[in-house]
Amino acid sequence: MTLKMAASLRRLHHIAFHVRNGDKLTNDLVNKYKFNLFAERLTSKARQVALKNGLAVFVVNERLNLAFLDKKGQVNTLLNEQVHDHRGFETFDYKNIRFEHEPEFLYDVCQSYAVNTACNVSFEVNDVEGSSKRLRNQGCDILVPPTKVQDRCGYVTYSVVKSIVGNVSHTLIDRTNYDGDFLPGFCKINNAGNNVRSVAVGNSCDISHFDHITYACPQQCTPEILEWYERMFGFERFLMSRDEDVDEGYVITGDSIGLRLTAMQFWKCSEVGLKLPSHNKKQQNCKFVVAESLPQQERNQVDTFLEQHHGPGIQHVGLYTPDIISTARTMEEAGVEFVSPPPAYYTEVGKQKEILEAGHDPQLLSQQGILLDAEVENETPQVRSQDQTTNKKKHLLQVFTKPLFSEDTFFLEVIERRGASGFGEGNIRALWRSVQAYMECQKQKQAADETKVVKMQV
Ligand SMILES: O=C(O)C(=O)Cc1ccc(O)cc1
Ligand SMILES: [Fe+2]
Repeated sequence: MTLKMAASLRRLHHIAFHVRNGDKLTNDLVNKYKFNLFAERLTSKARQVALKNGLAVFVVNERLNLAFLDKKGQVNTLLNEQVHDHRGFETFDYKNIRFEHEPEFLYDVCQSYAVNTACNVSFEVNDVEGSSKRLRNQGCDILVPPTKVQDRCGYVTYSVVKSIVGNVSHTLIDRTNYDGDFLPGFCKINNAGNNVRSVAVGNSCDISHFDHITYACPQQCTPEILEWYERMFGFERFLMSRDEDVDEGYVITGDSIGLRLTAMQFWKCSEVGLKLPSHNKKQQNCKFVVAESLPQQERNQVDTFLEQHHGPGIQHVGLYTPDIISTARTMEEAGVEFVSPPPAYYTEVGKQKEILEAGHDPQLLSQQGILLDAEVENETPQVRSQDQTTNKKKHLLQVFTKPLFSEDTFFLEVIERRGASGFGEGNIRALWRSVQAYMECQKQKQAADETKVVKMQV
C-alpha cells in the first residue's frame, strides 16, 4: 500500500537549461533579465552556472570540451588546479547510496539534446531514497539513482527521474544537511560586476518566484500527463477559469486560435493524506500548465514548438513580479524584446475601461506590450476564501518575451497578479495573436532572405 504512494514535494528548487552556448544565455539572464549569477561548477566536460532573482533560480548547463591530449599523449585539461580543488567531493558507499565521482552534470542528466532547451525542474523533497523507490514502483524511469554529494558545507542527496513530458526530467534534492549557498560541487561567485537586485527607485526588476511552467504537448496527450503527475507527485488539478470544463480543460477557439489548456499544482508538504487547510491555500506554489493545439489548425505556436524543439517540453516559464510596469520597463531598457499585442487591443472600448478601472494607463501598458485581464470576484473556486473583505475586481497582468534561442521555442513571461489566481481568456487570446504575428513576421523575413540568396546566385 505505502509503496504505491506519490512522492511528496516540498518546493520547487530550480529550473535548468541545457544549451550550446552557455555564455550567451547566462549573459542575457544577468544583463537583460537582471538575474544574479551566484554559483558555478566548472569541470573539463561541463559548465553549470546558477542564477537567481528572488526565489526564482535557473541553472544553465553547457557541455564543454576542454580536455585535450598533451605532447606526451596524456589527457589534459585547459582548467587550472584551483577549479578542481573547489569541486571537493569524494567517492564511497554509505547506506546503499551511491557516491558519484565526477559526473558530467551534477543534479541533472547528461542530455545530448539537439536544440537549446529548458528541460529539468528540480524539487526539494524530504526523503530522496523513499521518494525514488516509490516512483520506481509506480513505473517511473529513474535516470540517476540516489546519489550523495558533499563539500565542506555538508551534503545533499539527489536523484533524477524522467517525466512523461518529452525531454523533461525532475531532480529530487534533499538539502536539509547542507549549509552552503547553492549545492555541493558549485562554488560561490563573487557578486562584483553582477546584478544587484534593485536598480534605482521605480526601476526595480524584482522577480519573487516562478509562477507557472507551461508545457507544449501533442494533441490529446493532456489526460495522460495529468494522470502521471497526479500519480507520481500527488499534483492536483487547478481550474484556470470559471469557464473551464473539468474534463475538457480550458478550451479556447475561434479567430485562428485553437488551444486546450489544463493546469495542475502541487502543495507544499503535499504528504499523501495531509491536505492543507483551505486558509493555507494562499501559499500556492508554482503551477504547471499543459498546452495542446486543437485539430484543424493552421500553423500555430504549440505545433511550431513541437517541431522546432523536436518534441514536447517546457514552452515558457512565468516569472512573478510584484510590479510588472517597473520590471518590464527595466528589462526592456536592458534589451529584452517583448512580443507586441495587436494595436487594437488597447483602444478597444471595453479594454480601455478595464485598464483605467484597474488604475493603469492604457498608453503605458501599450508601450510595453503588457496585457491586462479582469477577473470577476470569486471567479475561480480556488480564490473563494481569499480577500472576502474587499470587493475590488481582481487583475492579472502579463507580458511575453520573444523566444530566447534561435529556434522558435522557449520564451519567458513576466506576470503580476492582483488577486487573480487563474488565467484570463482575453490575455491568452492576445498572447496567441501576438506570437502568431511574430511567427508570421519571422516567416516573411526568412522568405525575403531566401529570395535574396536566390538573386545573388543568379
Ligand atoms: O496565459 C498563459 O500565461 C499561459 O501560460 C497559457 C498559454 C499557454 C500556451 C500558449 O501558447 C499560450 C498561452
Ligand atoms: Fe504563461
